[in-house]
Amino acid sequence: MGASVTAGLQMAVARPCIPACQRLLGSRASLPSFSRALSTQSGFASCRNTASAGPFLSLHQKRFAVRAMSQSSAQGLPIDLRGKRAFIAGVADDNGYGWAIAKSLAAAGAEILVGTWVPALNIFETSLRRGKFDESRKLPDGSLMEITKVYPLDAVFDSPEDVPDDVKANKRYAGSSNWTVKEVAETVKNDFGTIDILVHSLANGPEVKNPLLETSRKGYLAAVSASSYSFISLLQHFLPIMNPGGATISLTYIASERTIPGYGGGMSSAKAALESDTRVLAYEAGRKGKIRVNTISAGPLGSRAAKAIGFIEKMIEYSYGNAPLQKELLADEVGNTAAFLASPLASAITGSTIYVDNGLNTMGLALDSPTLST
Ligand SMILES: NC(=O)c1ccc[n+]([C@@H]2O[C@H](COP(=O)([O-])OP(=O)(O)OC[C@H]3O[C@@H](n4cnc5c(N)ncnc54)[C@H](O)[C@@H]3O)[C@@H](O)[C@H]2O)c1
Repeated sequence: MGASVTAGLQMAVARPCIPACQRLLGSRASLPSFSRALSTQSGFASCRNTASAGPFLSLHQKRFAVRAMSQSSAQGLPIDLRGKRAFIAGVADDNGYGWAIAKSLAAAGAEILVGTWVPALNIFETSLRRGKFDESRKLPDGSLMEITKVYPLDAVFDSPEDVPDDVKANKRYAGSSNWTVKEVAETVKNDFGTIDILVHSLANGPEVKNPLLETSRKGYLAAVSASSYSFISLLQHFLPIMNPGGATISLTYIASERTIPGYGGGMSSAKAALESDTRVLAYEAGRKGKIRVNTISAGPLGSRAAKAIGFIEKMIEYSYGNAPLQKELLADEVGNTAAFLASPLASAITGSTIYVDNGLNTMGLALDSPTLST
């Protein structure tokens, strides 16, 4: 683990000095040499200044050294994504899972690129520029998440030839260019060369409020196109620029395998396809590019997309009442799982559906059912 232990999701107050402390402690260094090591670390002025006074540690340095030692032993396994670059498709505000995943990946040291749905791009970029998200950009170490670049994206179109005239003429698309999946992958390649992490955090089902029995062919296919095929397309186009050892993560929902009345319009089918594709793509991308493919089955969150479905508050309440862990599900818990899955710590996990839902998926009985109280 060595010097890399300072990275990532761990909050290290004395971050710059810890690797040297560890090296020295590992080699049973003398206090004077320990003091010297503290003094030579850049970015920690008080180490430098006080160390020059002599071979003994000042009280401040002793305190600092003890803190560094206890932190290094308390840190355990780090999620270290320094030097990795992530592209997260499906971030248009600071409420959803995509944003939380971006934050966790950033906290672990990854560089963040996002793909934002074209009609939502303007308001997202304006809000970002005006500091509307500054509070929620805060990372555990107090710094703000940096988004290196925001790319316009519409994941239901693979290449410019697929875009119908009415979309081309739509004024919400007029100011943007190169937003089909193929073009976005090409632009990312031109800008940065490669990526290491690909996140798919998007879904859309125009008839989501319709029961499956009342869903049109068009609505069903639109749900699958936006919510499942979009992942295949993203992986297809990004795989050639993904570094071996990279990881992809998508977001799914339990409605794929259990009946959730109200999650209609083919969205349950789209999530079932996404989970099945996760297994097949794990095989194909694993063999072809040493890329891992996993999906997180997340519990209910009051995101913008979920609010559009109409009953998300009830689902959150239901989860609280019936899940094994009776607590609010935080978007950060999904974000942190994504950071783990993207990291080398998960190097043997691929093709999996990972539940991050306070355990709700395991229950076979609704504890708050009126039937049980009679
Ligand atoms: N919120 C929940 O309760 C919940 C539970 C389980 C899984 N999920 C999944 O999490 C993922 C993220 O959703 P969220 O709930 O965080 O909401 P969200 O609103 O933050 O994210 C959905 C994103 O999809 C984008 N999008 C829609 N159509 C697009 C397209 N054609 N091209 C590009 N982007 C497009 C939207 O602009 C939005 O940014 C989705 O896959 C969703 O199904 C959500």
